[in-house]
Amino acid sequence: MMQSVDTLIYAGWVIPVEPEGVVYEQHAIAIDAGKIVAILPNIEATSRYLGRITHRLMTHVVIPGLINTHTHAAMTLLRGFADDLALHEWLTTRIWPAENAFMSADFVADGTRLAIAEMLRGGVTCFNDMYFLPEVAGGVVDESGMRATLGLILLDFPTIQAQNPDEYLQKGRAVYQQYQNHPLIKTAIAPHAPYTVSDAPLQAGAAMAEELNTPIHIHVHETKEEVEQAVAKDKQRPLARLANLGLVSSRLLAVHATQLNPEEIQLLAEHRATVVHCPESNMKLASGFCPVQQLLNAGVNVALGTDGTASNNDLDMLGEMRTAALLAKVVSQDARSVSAAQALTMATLNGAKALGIDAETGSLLVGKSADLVAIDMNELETQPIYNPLSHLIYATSRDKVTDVWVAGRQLLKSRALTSLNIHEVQAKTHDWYMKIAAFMQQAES
Ligand SMILES: CSC[C@H]1O[C@@H](n2cnc3c(O)ncnc32)[C@H](O)[C@@H]1O
Ligand SMILES: [Zn+2]
Repeated sequence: MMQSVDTLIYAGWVIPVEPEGVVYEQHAIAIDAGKIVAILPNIEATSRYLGRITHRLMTHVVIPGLINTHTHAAMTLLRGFADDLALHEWLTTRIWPAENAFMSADFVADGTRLAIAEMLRGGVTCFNDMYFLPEVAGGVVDESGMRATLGLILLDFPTIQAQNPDEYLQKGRAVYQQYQNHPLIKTAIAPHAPYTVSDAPLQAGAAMAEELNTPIHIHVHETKEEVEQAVAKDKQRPLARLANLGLVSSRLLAVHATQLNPEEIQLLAEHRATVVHCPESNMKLASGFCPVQQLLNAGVNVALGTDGTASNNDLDMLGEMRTAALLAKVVSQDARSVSAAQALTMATLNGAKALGIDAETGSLLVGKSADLVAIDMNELETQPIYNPLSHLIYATSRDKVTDVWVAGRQLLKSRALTSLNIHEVQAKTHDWYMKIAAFMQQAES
């Protein structure tokens, strides 16, 4: 008997990510009420399912939605604002002064909308954000239909968000409560870094993460200087300090981690923590290299992030996977390091595990949410096709992403966004460019 479903997608290839490395040729995905109800050969799907909407993507590969596990979405308005500087100088002389000058609800809303438009067009269905005014970002995420985890930021010093650590946590709790029952939006406790948050608020943040059952999202061991300065000040490395304060656990998303000794890799593995690898940001700020293959060998969950566009300068997770795979081979001097399949797992399932949403997304399994991306392989640049997984990481690019679904809702249709008005996004971005460029000129004169 034919079963009627909301959507039936016939594809050239389906890469489910679980099991890792598997490619199903000529398969279909049946979707109902936002969930995957079947993945089966195309020929069987025609006799078993009737889609209210049917897509025939016979030259496409369909993969799980990509998860950008570390970004600062609204910073997209600062893309190309401060290039070719190392982290400390970049942050203290350029980025923080600009943020001080321009931070507002409109900046966060307009910047986050631009980021979401870019991410959806690049096959990203979920992002883990760390930025000011998460309640504003949450409104834009909701309007877009995308999936996200909002960072409830924590700092020692006053910003637009709060005057002191207690107020950051109090405001964070209110945002947690606001999104507690949202199907696609989650929250995480997000202390900025060990060098901007002191012991007591770090401990209070860890306690709040435990109470609310959220991840802890923090930049850590981003540069050699960060570690050296911490040792001079605290007589211990930042990761050891975080461990002593109760932050190293399965909740931890340690972003960057370019400076890790063997004991620290063991510590992260034993506590089932996640490292979020941001290779392009680390390269551009000359921060260092995360020892990804060593972490994977030790059993650490390694996810992938772009970081913000002020240090990357894009939100391209297909590009980030390619960089991660290539860089790992150079760093370990072993061509087997970070295979195409491992890079894809890092950009999907490992991100979902880190954010505690792997029961819903991160791979294509019956019962999971239909967060899907279709990429056209019918171009000259991806011919011939011996292995579509190889092309996905090493040959294609994000402009070949044609269609994207989140929880069964189509948010990108033949490269057109369905929930955001791209012309409005462009116009608002141009207004910000005029204001910020004037500020740049003033600073330079
Ligand atoms: C508290 S909101 C986030 C804060 O982080 C800044 N930021 C962006 N990229 C990085 C990075 O690579 N390391 C450290 N801090 C970063 C951003 O500008 C915001 O101020
Ligand atoms: Zn960052």
